[in-house]
Amino acid sequence: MQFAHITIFVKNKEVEMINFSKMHGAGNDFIVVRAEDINGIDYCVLAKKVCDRHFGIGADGLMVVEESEKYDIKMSYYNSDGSVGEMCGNGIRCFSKFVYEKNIVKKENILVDTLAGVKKIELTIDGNGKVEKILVDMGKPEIKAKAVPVITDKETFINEVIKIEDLSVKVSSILMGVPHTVIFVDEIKEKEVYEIGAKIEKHNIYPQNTNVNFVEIVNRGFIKVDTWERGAGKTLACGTGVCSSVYIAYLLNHVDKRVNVNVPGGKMTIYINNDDEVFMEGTANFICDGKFFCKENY
Ligand SMILES: N[C@H](CCC[C@H](N)C(=O)O)C(=O)O
Repeated sequence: MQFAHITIFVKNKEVEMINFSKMHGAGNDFIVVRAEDINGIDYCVLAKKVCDRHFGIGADGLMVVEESEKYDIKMSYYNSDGSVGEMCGNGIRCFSKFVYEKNIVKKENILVDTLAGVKKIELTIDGNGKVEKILVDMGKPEIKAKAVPVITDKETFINEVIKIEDLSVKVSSILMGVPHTVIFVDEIKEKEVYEIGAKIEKHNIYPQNTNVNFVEIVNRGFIKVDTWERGAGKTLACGTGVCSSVYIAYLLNHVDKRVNVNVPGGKMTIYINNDDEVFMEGTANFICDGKFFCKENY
């Protein structure tokens, strides 16, 4: 696959290269750039190019740091296939660490605007002034089928059976900023995450597609999750997916209100408060800073 030149102009000056940071949250990896460095370019096109793991930098998604009139800052998120993700749980932890440590928003409590609404972030800073962990108020998920959205005549889509070729799969779908479908299994099998995940992602009952989470309940305070992501495929973690998995497991009385979650790339802790709001606590890591050469021909 050959990519043509990517030409970027900022204030009529052609951009030779873009500064970026590579980060990850539980192994879900991202490229972070600042809008002021790339104003005017089609972010979906840029995401596809820079996220490519052979012809680009390589990542599950691209995050763009943008000004916000109403809140501290705005996060725009794009999956590696170039599609827009209204929210990204692992991404917003990395984003918050980025804006704090790069002195863009030097506050321990940050309001981040996203296409899925504003998110409240609480940073824990270590003795070296670095962000040690991040608590995200993910808000209250929407369980009405029409909000996810799911094409069905049912009010909600919890514990419903769908057909995948000759397979019948019991699923539950909610909106956690982005559409999520959860499948409870006795044991997570990576082959099923790839094969069944890919088919459910684009199942015709999901007009905006869906992320697909495979969940193993270990006990009422500990689960394992493996996710096939909408617009990115199999990832090592999915923050909104982990929150969706815990919330549905709680709805079905499989877990309590505080759950530790292991994912292939790391771990998170999820809390549900008395108002059904979901909180996600986890870490975020810088991998490297770099310069993306725009004019190189891939
Ligand atoms: N693929 C998702 C967005 C990224 C979600 C995931 N990376 C997370 O940590 O929540 C979607 O388009 O619905």
